[in-house]
Amino acid sequence: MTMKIALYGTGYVGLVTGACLAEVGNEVTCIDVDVDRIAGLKLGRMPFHEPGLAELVVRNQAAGKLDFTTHAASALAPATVIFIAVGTPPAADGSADLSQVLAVARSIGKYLTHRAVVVIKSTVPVGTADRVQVEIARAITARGAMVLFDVVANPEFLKEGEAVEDCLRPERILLGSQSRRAISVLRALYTPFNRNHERVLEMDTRSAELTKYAGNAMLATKISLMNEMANIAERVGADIEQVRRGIGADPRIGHHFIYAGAGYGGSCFPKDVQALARAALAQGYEPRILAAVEAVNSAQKNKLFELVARHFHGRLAGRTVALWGLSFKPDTDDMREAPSLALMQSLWDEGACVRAYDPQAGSQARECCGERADLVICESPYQALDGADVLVVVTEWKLFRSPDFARIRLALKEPAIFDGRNLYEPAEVEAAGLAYYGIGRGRSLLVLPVSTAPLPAANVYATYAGRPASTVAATMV
Ligand SMILES: NC(=O)c1ccc[n+]([C@@H]2O[C@H](COP(=O)([O-])OP(=O)(O)OC[C@H]3O[C@@H](n4cnc5c(N)ncnc54)[C@H](O)[C@@H]3O)[C@@H](O)[C@H]2O)c1
Ligand SMILES: O=c1ccn([C@@H]2O[C@H](COP(=O)(O)OP(=O)(O)O[C@H]3O[C@H](CO)[C@@H](O)[C@H](O)[C@H]3O)[C@@H](O)[C@H]2O)c(=O)[nH]1
Repeated sequence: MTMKIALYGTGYVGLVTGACLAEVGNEVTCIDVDVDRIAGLKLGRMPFHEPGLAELVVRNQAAGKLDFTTHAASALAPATVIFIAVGTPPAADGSADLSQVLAVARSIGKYLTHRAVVVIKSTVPVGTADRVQVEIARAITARGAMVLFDVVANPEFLKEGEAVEDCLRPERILLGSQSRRAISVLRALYTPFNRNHERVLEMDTRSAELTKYAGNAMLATKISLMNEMANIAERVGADIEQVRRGIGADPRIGHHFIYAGAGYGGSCFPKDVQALARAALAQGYEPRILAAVEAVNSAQKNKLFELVARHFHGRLAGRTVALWGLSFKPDTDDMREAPSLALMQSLWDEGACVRAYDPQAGSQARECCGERADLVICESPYQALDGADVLVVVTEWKLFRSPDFARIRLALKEPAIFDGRNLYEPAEVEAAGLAYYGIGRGRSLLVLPVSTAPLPAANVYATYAGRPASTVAATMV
């Protein structure tokens, strides 16, 4: 069944959702307050890099099923379903800033003339659907009108870089509402995405809102736990990559989201873990696991810098570091909370220069960091090595997976690779004449601290391969 849809926000979630809803036959008008973005979209210009999105947008625009506007009133006039997909960035105290969502609620209340279902796709704290309901009703009343509407919490789970695929073939579709009518409208809308097996999960509004945060908190916890294991691994002489394969084989754990690395970034995990923690604190509950997940991640974002600084005995002034990968993950140009930003800032603070290459995020990185003499954005991975002392791989773009190690060795002044995503086999890198540093790969920590304090009885840390701890340090150096 074709529906007329208005959708607020043309970011990663809004634009992808709008294009996918148009692709399955609906008539969608996307609204944004960003005049340049809307003008660009009307000309088929994408505001960010997302594989497969441009084709979808251009095709559906040409077919008259997808349109873009800055005028909410005209977009709302025919719409029976209205999506809210605007940003919920972190406020200064870490809680979710709901100003964009509430501004949209007021806009809906101002212009809605007929019954509609309002769908919240943005990630919002528990209780926001109720606030949106009140805000819309207040704005309708303020103009002396009476219009019926329902609000549904329908959180989004797409991943950047795979957003189109995730949206067209979702693993689950969460519908949180007390309104049977609204649920049946959305079930009809989502029918084309609900093939093969039932993907719709109905629940109460608050549970739907919390499910989104709980999912991201669980995934962030897996990553921080693995980063913690990596930090232990390098101290006890174990390889986190072997440990990862070992624990992933347990189906109760699984192979997904257990890659140690340079810390998680992006526009979701960092802000959502913090916002959930703030929401818990506001209710008088101290979220101890969330605090630890966050603390481990902050420290992990400093990990690559620590390895580079140790390699140069803390003397980084005048050094040039080549960086491969700037975006927070591959297949996106999104720089929000990217681990590369923390690394570059620490290098600059110590007087080092950066030559960086990223397949997509070069101009975004320039926008984030501004014009500065100690940042050169290069046109190719090997150009970034020109005049560099060492190479740091921060983001695991496919392009970086099997490089020409001999060429890297010849190009670098002090041949060493810092592999922030454990892409390479240490032995292969070393065989090519380069020093190798990974994350949690047993040998990265050059000095193994040996405690002289008495160990508790039956302490498992006391031995390494059956030998007393005091002999281990010498073996590991
Ligand atoms: N990015 C992701 O991978 C992802 C995935 C799932 C959920 N989410 C959540 O979805 C929401 C949107 O995220 P995003 O990454 O798409 O955001 P974004 O920052 O990329 O885009 C937000 C868009 O909303 C527009 N906007 C702001 N105020 C507006 C208003 N009053 N009216 C119309 N448009 C307005 C902005 O101009 C911008 O284009 C957030 O709550 C986020 O947490 C994001
Ligand atoms: O094993 C892993 C997996 C991921 N990461 C890092 O975690 C971050 C987030 O990665 P990913 O989850 O793939 O990207 P996002 O696009 O931020 O997607 C997350 O955040 C979205 C917004 O809420 C949700 O919709 C998605 O389901 C959720 O995966 C990145 O920095 C990754 O490098 C790791 O370090 N190790």
